[in-house]
Amino acid sequence: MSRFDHRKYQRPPRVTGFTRTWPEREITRAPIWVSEDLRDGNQALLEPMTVAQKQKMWKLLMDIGIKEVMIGFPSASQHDYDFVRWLIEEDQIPDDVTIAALTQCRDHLIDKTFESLEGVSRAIIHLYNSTSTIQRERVFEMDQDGIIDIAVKGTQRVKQNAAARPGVHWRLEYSPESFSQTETDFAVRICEAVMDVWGPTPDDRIIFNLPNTVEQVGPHHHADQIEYFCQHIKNRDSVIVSVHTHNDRGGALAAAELAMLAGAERVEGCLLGNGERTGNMDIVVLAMNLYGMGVDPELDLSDPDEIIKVVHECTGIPLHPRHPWVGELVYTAFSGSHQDAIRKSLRKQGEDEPWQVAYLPIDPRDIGRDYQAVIRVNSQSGKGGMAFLLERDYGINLPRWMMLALAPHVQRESEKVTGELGSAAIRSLLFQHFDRQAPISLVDYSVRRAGEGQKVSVTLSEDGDQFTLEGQGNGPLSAFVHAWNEYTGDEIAIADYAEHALSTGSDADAIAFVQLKSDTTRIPAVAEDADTLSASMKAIISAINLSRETDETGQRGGLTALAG
Ligand SMILES: CC(=O)SCCNC(=O)CCNC(=O)[C@H](O)C(C)(C)COP(=O)(O)OP(=O)(O)OC[C@H]1O[C@@H](n2cnc3c(N)ncnc32)[C@H](O)[C@@H]1OP(=O)(O)O
Ligand SMILES: CC(C)C(=O)C(=O)O
Repeated sequence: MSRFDHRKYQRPPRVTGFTRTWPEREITRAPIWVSEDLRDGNQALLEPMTVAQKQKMWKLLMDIGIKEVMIGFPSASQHDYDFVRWLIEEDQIPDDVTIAALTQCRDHLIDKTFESLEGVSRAIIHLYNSTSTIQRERVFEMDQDGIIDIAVKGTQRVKQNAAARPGVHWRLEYSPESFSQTETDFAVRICEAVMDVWGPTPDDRIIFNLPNTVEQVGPHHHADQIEYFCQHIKNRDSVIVSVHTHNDRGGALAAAELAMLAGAERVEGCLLGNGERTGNMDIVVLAMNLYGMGVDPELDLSDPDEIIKVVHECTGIPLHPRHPWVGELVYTAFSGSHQDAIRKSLRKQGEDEPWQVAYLPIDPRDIGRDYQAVIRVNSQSGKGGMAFLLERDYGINLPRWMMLALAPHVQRESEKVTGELGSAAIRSLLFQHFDRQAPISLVDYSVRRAGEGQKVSVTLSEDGDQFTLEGQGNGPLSAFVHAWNEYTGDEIAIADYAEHALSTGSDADAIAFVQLKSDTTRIPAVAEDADTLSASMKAIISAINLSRETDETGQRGGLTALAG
């Protein structure tokens, strides 16, 4: 075989002998969440957490509302042992929270696990042994009965230890480790053997945790395994089916979600997906997946930034900026069509109606993010993004023709700076290219009624000379344009026009946009001033000045110089 040869690997067989119902189901409620941060997450770290870090992680888990926490492997690690002692001796476990401790099926480890839990009022002993064919044949060198014997003896030892400590609510979790590489009927058989020893009841159920220890099958295949198990395990009402998915194929979340459809009631995972190799299933993402479908996740994820911070402090692992739901960039749209669609749908989104915003699966404000980060402008952006930023940061509503005129300047600038353009830079481009108060400038004007219309008297200055123009029209702007045409002999007209008051980010109180028409040329222009009429007069002057400039497209409007 060559070095990279797929024939080295085999497709695992599908599970048969059951009725597949999971594809027709929906998730309607949150699972029992189990944090593995202090165990599977911790065992995967280059530098396992110190007791202080574990305490910090514990506080976070309590704050977000996790009710079952795997606190570690106290028979294997002094840190874990000390941590569980701290939890118990310092009375840190709330009444509605249960801690769990992992142990192999070996007497001395089980005994030490119980010793570490002395004084607890309730706890889960999590017992595991490997059951897959590879583990049986190559690691343990045992047949199925030998593997069952390990589990049964381990359960007996747990039962003895529990019996010796009455007054504590001891629960058993058993994991046929490497379940997804185990023949499913054998997984059922070994769990039933454990069940026979432990004797669960519907009021005090045993937890069968079915780990996807190494994810080597697709999520649909895993869901079949879970549904087969749920349909075949005896005394199903005395069993809580739990899943523990890893992310080797990148499918830990999908596997956990489909497993819930297939009957799993309990889900183990880590915050932000830490854990062995590619990580455990990410509790934050699964909970947000439920939230985004309108299902109460029963966790408080309203402050993901705190989760990100604490997880980083405890694991040393930073978050990818595109991490689902909570990464720094996930509510940011760079590309133009996305920005345009977000802007339009946000405008139409009512406060009390279901969320319907294109490209934003949830309202970022729900998790303490805001629209600041939604839209950025770079060379991949279109007019929608820059218009959004001007509106959001300066209250400037660009008319569509001004968006079209400004967009190429923004595009060119963003290519020049090879990065992101902020709203301040976009605003400067708007005024740099479309506002000209020289060489002609407004000195003064007055407006008075004249019958149905208005008369204006406008004093302009050019190169130190002042000129007063008088004219009449339907309104002051058309009167100004008539005055100009009469004075200069030009034939300009206002093709389009918009003005509005400004509330933020500017010294001026009003902004006006004018699209002046001269022959076949249209000249877009802008100006600001203390009121909308002054801003509009100045916008016309901007257009006149701009018409006499040459840009890369040639002469703009070719209007007459006042003095000429
Ligand atoms: C998929 C998972 O994440 S499982 C959890 C894995 N996590 C950890 O292992 C972290 C903590 N573990 C440890 O520190 C150590 O493994 C200890 C302290 C628990 C045990 O250490 P050691 O006694 O040196 O044994 P080691 O872990 O190497 O296990 C190998 C032996 O245990 C046996 N064994 C392994 N797992 C189990 C099990 N679940 N139940 C019973 N026996 C087991 C093996 O057959 C082997 O036996 P052998 O020595 O007779 O061949
Ligand atoms: C101990 C078990 C649950 C485990 O960590 C795994 O199989 O991944």
